Amino acid sequence: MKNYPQKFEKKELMITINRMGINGEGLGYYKKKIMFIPGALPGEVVIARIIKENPRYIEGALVRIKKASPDRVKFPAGVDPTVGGLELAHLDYAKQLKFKTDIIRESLEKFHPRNYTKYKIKNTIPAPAQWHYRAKASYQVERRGGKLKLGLYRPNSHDLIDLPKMPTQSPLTQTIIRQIGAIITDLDMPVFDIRTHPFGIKTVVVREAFATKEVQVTIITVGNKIPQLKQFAEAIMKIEHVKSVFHNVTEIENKKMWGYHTEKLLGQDKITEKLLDKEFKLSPEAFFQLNPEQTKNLYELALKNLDLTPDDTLIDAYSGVGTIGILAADRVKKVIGMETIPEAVEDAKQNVKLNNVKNADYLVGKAERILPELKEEGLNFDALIVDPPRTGLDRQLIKTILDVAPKTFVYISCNPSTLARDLVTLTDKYDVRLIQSIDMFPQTARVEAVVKLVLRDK
Ligand SMILES: C[S@@+](CC[C@H](N)C(=O)[O-])C[C@H]1O[C@@H](n2cnc3c(N)ncnc32)[C@H](O)[C@@H]1O
Repeated sequence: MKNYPQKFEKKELMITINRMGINGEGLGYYKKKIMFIPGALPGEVVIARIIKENPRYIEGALVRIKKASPDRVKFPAGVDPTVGGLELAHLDYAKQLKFKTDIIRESLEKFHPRNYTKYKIKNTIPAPAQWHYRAKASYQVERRGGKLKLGLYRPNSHDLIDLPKMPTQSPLTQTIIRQIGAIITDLDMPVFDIRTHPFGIKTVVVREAFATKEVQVTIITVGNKIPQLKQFAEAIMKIEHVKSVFHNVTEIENKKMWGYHTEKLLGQDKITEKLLDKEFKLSPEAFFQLNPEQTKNLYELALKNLDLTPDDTLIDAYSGVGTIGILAADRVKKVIGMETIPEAVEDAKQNVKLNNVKNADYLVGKAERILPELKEEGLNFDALIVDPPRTGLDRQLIKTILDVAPKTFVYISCNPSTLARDLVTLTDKYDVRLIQSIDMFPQTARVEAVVKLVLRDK
């Protein structure tokens, strides 16, 4: 296993792996202390080294496998196995799906919301494509000793892994990223380096609309005085399928990927994606699901479980570019969406018009602030869909949901831990009728689930 980093303690330990952790690592014990070993599978006996010993657990690295699991499959060739985003690529796909259902069960066991042992937890729905499904690549850029790298940092490190191949990435985004890399080299564009180059290109984001093959490129730079930016953008625009080039400016201190200001350098304002029978315009910073093929199934599943009726007012909290609300609009009287990113709300409003929807409004702001205000103004809603980030639902939002008590409610979760935590309070008034996980990210440990909640009869 020469690809694993070599800088750890020399001592090699033989560890038996008992189960898998929430991030897809193998879990075993060394001197009665739990040891996390990425890349190892339950039932395996592996040789591992200690990277770091914490008071309650040990972080390990796999050196080699002594006894392999029958569920082990060949890791994609030519890719560093320690890269983020391929945590389960060595595990048979059917077992990946099982892992994702198990993680939901384990989270419920940890938080034990009301009646959790009786929940109907359905098997994970497989993704239509196990590889090349990601429509967006956000790669960091680094130049050391004249060599340019475009890729992802090794988890918990500053070690950038060059990714000429990334088997979950769509071929078009991957090709375009490499072409942009060649242009960076040809034009000798400045690349940010905290020690030697305090301004320059830090990240390249390439987003593809699968249905139209339109591609939007955003160059994120530290500092805004970048020489030859115009020439750079012109060269990128010549790449087939690229429809626009944007420039986002960030600062060294900013820990988030996106900086405070985005401007268009060249091309059209938005690209157009299609889902089911609707079209969606996307601006660079707006969230859109990374796996468009499976997104159709996710939304259909969510809407099926909402049991909407024509007189309903539906709240689409965490609405992004308005996808779910727009898809639901012709089944209800009114849709109100809310979202924190102003550009995404602008997209949502444009998408309402584009799809000839007459009964949907989108508001900028935090759901936990807007929903109580709407309630104060006398709005009652019958149906609710929430699709929060990994942090789950805010306490104030949960309080408002329980006060208004919409009869039907679907929670789309991308984090089983915060889902299980939120269900503890939500089940004060709701019964959990179904938890259906759906695989949005094959080869990763990420779990997505649709939860159907129904107001309990008193
Ligand atoms: C998982 S995405 C879902 C977006 C959309 N439902 C979709 O499927 O495309 C979560 C969205 O919530 C937004 N968001 C984050 N915190 C929020 C908050 N407190 N209130 C409202 N929206 C928020 C994010 O900007 C992001 O667009």
